[in-house]
Amino acid sequence: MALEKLGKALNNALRKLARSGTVDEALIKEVVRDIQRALIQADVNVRMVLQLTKTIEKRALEEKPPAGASKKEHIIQIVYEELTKFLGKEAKPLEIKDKPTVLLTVGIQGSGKTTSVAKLARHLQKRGYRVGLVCSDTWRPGAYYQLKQLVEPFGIEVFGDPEEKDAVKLAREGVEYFKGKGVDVIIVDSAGRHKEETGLIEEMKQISEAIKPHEVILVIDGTIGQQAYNQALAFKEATPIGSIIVTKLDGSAKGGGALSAVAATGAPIKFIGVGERIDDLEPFDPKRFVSRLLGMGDIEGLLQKLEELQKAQEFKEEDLEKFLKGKFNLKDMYAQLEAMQKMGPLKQILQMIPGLGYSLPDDAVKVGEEKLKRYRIIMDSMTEEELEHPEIINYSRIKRIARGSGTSTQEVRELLHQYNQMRKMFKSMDKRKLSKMARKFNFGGFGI
Ligand SMILES: Nc1nc2c(ncn2[C@@H]2O[C@H](COP(=O)(O)OP(=O)(O)OP(=O)(O)O)[C@@H](O)[C@H]2O)c(=O)[nH]1
Repeated sequence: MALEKLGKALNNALRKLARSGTVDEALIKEVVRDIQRALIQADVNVRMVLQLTKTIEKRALEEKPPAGASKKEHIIQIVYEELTKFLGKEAKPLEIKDKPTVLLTVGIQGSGKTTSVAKLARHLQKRGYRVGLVCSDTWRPGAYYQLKQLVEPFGIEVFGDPEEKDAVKLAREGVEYFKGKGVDVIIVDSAGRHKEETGLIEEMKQISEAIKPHEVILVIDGTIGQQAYNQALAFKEATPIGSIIVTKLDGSAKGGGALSAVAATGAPIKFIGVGERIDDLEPFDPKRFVSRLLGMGDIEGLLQKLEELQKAQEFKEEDLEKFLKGKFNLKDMYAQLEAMQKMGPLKQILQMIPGLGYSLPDDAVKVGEEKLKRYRIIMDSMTEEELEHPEIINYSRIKRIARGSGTSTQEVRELLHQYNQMRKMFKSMDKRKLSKMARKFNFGGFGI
């Protein structure tokens, strides 16, 4: 998850609020101080932090909760709203209107630009667009091969010539080439040789002049923290058609600083990079981002996931019921693990459930394809009764199952251990929260 450390610190501050008996001025001040500390540690500009937290404190002390909401809920809402504003308020999605839409990407060396271009191409391709990539990096011949290698598995074509020395000529030719091919989006990747803003902006201007892009996208390295401000500002002033991708927000201690600094310039952040894999690019939506960051639960995201979840054949409604109630046997566990493999990590889904974020042990829900096959083999040697009531499986049964399935007693125990862990985990979840969520998502019929 992006900005995990900051998220945890903010989540802790809000938990402190949620757990306390009465909400008074001293508590509000303490929570605000915790939020301050968390943001400053994430390299957010101190002046900006003070301004933000002053607003939060003032609103929390002065405003009355709306009808039906508690003081605590209202304060959480204020924190959410102010942080959302802080990060740009509304999502500004990348729009593909004309055919072809031409995008030009620029970025300082090492920012993650080439990787981001490949990710963006794949993101658009997954949404049904035909994409062509132009590598106009005449500075680093390797860039062309790097890009090709990243997108070739997906059948995305890259235009380039590692021998060519004229970047503007290459960009122009590349765009013409893909126009001829009738693609929907052309992304031109420029050279990343620049060490600072001035050179980068000069090159952007030259290439822009030649290819007239619909949008220029600046790729900024999120690990530079609040230093991103100057880069984003210089870029914003140089082009009215600019947007930004902030990369490397996974694991960076300074990512919060970078995001807020870029947002402060008013330049739209359209995507964030959250990992090295090609799918690790997320459209940036401040509301969704902040709610997930706070561990409040990403309602929209959760709804969408639950929809997908129900679509998956393996995941029938009664499965979901058992799953949420923590009442399931080995057969159910197998079905869940299998479905989860198709759906993406369970952890991610559960993190979106309000109030449950961060509390899940990884190994309780993660299982690889190979392991799943072994589980199948082991379970084939169990009786119906054992599958339905795993608690009866004692040591002599474990030995028999291992022998029958050609596995080891250790593997059988491992399977049972995973089952117990999952059961325990679901059982320990706050049933009140789960039932609240169930009502929210119309799963009231599930009786939780
Ligand atoms: N963890 C993480 N790593 C990233 C992310 N985006 C890029 N990287 C890594 O950052 C390094 C530099 O990325 P490149 O795409 O080569 O970036 P670049 O140096 O800007 O490319 P050019 O300037 O075009 O040569 C690579 O090791 C990438 O895998 C991200 O979102 N998360």
